[in-house]
Amino acid sequence: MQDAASFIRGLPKAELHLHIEGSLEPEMLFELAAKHRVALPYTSVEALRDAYAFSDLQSFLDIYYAGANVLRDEEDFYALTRAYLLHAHADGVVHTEIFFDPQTHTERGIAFDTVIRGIRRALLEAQLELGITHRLILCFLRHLSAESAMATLRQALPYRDWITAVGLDSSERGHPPSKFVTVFDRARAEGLLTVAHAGEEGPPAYIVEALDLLHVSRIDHGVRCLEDEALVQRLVREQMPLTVCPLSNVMLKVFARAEDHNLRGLLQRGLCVTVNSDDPAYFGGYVAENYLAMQRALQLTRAELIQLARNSILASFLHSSEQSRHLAAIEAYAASH
Ligand SMILES: Nc1ncnc2[nH]cnc12
Ligand SMILES: [Zn+2]
Repeated sequence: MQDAASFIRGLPKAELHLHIEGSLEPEMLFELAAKHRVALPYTSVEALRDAYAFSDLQSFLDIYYAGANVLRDEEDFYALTRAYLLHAHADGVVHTEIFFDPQTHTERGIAFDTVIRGIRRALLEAQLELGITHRLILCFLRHLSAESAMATLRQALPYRDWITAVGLDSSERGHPPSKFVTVFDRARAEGLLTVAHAGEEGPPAYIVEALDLLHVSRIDHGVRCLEDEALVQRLVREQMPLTVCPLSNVMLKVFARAEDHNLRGLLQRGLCVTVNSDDPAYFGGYVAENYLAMQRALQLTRAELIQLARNSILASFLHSSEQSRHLAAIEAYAASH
């Protein structure tokens, strides 16, 4: 195989699990803190990066929400999204489906309109300049109440046409999908698709709830599904996509080392697995680095890398004609490299 890193970067792919707030690099965090005169408990970019040593999901979320506090005006959300899109483009991403967490911002007085306008401006610009297409997914914070999620959905409805799906993220344990049935029902009634983080730290039963109660089109993470054989068979039968985030799983101690990740096991069971970056500024790499980390740790073959890219297109919310075009590009790339 050609050098794995350049093969992976050139492989056309979609990214389906990316929290835009998780792409806030320490350099931009410091810049925005200075712009808005926000005091930081770190003296330098290096000291901040050194704090990115997590013991579990919650220890990460505490730092992630604190970091998002520097995002204040539309220009900040635009700059954040634009920087992510430039990284994604360099990594061979042709289509991206981005999560945003409005409650992280509205809870501290930032208008929903400010957040979504900044993100959308960068997305539209990247479509024109870089040819990257997008979908936007509004995530509810599951540690907050179901009423707060419903209020957020109401705030989003005037922007209905800019949003493709709703999702569920933040602290998983103790906040099962069943807590959000009413708001997800309402979102589906509005024509929105649904996804949910499940089986990252939480048990396989949360994956089952996400399927049965929230009627999701994809499971975000889902790596704990292997603990429930009947669930695996169902996920295979339904070809329910899993948006797996390998570097995130290692950084948050879901797996002790990259070598222990179950990605190959998931693929070998015939699951529709995709590889994504989750929160690249915090976990040490954008999407190509996630592919590369798994290729190195598990000796993924060229055929497996190509399958992951194909899955990313098939699992996307793109129309089938656009999927076919990208799948053909992947086959052409595979044939010529
Ligand atoms: N990996 C993750 N799990 C749950 N919520 C998140 N929010 C940002 N990243 C997350
Ligand atoms: Zn996530």
